Amino acid sequence: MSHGPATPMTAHAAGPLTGEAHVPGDKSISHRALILGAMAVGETKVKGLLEGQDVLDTAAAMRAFGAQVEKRDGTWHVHGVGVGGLMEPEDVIDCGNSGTGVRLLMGAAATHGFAVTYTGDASLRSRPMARVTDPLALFGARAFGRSGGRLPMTVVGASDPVPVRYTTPVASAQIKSAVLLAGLNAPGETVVIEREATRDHSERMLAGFGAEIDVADSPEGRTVTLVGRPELRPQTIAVPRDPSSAAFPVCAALIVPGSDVLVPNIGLNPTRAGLFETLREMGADLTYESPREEGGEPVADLRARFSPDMKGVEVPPERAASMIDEYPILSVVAANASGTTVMRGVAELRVKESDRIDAMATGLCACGVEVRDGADWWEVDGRGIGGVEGGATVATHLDHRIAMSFLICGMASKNPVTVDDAGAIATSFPIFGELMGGLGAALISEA
Ligand SMILES: O=C(O)C1=C[C@@H](OP(=O)(O)O)[C@@H](O)[C@H](O)C1
Ligand SMILES: C=C(OP(=O)(O)O)C(=O)O
Repeated sequence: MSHGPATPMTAHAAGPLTGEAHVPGDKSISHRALILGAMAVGETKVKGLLEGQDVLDTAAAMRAFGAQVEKRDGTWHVHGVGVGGLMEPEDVIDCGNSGTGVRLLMGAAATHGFAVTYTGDASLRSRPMARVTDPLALFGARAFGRSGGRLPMTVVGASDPVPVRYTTPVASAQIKSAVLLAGLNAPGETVVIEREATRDHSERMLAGFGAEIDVADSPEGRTVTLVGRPELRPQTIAVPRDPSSAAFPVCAALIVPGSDVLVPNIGLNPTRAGLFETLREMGADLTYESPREEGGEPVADLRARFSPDMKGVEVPPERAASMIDEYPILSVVAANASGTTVMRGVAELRVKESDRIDAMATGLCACGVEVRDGADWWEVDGRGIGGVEGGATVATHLDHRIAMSFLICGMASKNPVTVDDAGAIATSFPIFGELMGGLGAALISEA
């Protein structure tokens, strides 16, 4: 993805937010549907795929690896090449802004006997890749990148891979998934152990595609065992809507006076639902309507109503993995609650698209909110509903979640909030502006 000129955007307070918010498909599931579809034998159909830039970059990558990927009549069709059948790309694989894209692709290709060079935008080139290339080395792959294990990086895949047993050093579904995808083309059992459970979409989808995969909880943690070299059967996948995107209209409704918003059909996989649990603990008027199961994932319709009496809470560190991408928007809700919200065990926030603790702390301080932080914790002093001053222009550092969080902040603050660049929002939530405008938000783009 090439990033054009910066497009500032400003959010002003307006009337209540009302109506239905149809957020796009889940980003994590969309990446996996394309990658596993490309490694199955035959045609996988995907409905509701997120057409955000991160996922479009993964679609282009799968074509470069030899799969056919195209959209026809509103459905994405992936004609796979089978496990072990990926082909050497003719050019560098550019994953744009996407950590998930590059790390999962590195895994999938690492047990094929050819070299692949990966790159990305300035944000992705600053993110650590050794967390993935270290376990891939155990399969026999070798990585050569910039200092600090950064992109651009070439990974020479193992031509005679061996299966691996690996305990992830940090809670990360990307590391776990990279190892499992590499394990697909290694003979025998690949085992990944995680001390804290992270999102389990790879495990669910691998089982759906017919792989032999077992998940067991033990005192060591969660142990995932995958039998290598399966024949993956093509699937028809309905991607649930993304809870991480739903978080934005939900949180906006909670803090904009008079709001009442329904966000239908949201994936509520427990490994993703930590934000909603936290909001309810804070006293949010947030209900799950018609809970049901779709395509192997639990879903419900979320209803969020203005909640003037929310209180700060201490978010337990063991909940971090289930809401890792939602801390930026939680901090905006915390600023509109009373009392202090404390978030611990969140060092991973410092290695996302930006250092999210630093980006939010700096922007919230500019909006008149007091924030304190350390290496793996931060706390936000609430100013109550309508108590945030705003009136600042904040830097988003190519980070979609920082941009969306500050725009929501501006919908509830005394003065407008401007983000220096809203461009990155298209990586995960391309219809964000349109959708929030449809609910009644006042967003002005300076593009
Ligand atoms: O596996 C995934 O789809 C993701 C895992 C998380 O990253 P980590 O694995 O680095 O925690 C999350 O932040 C990212 O948005 C999506
Ligand atoms: C961290 C995120 O994504 P990724 O790691 O795929 O760039 C995110 O979407 O918040």
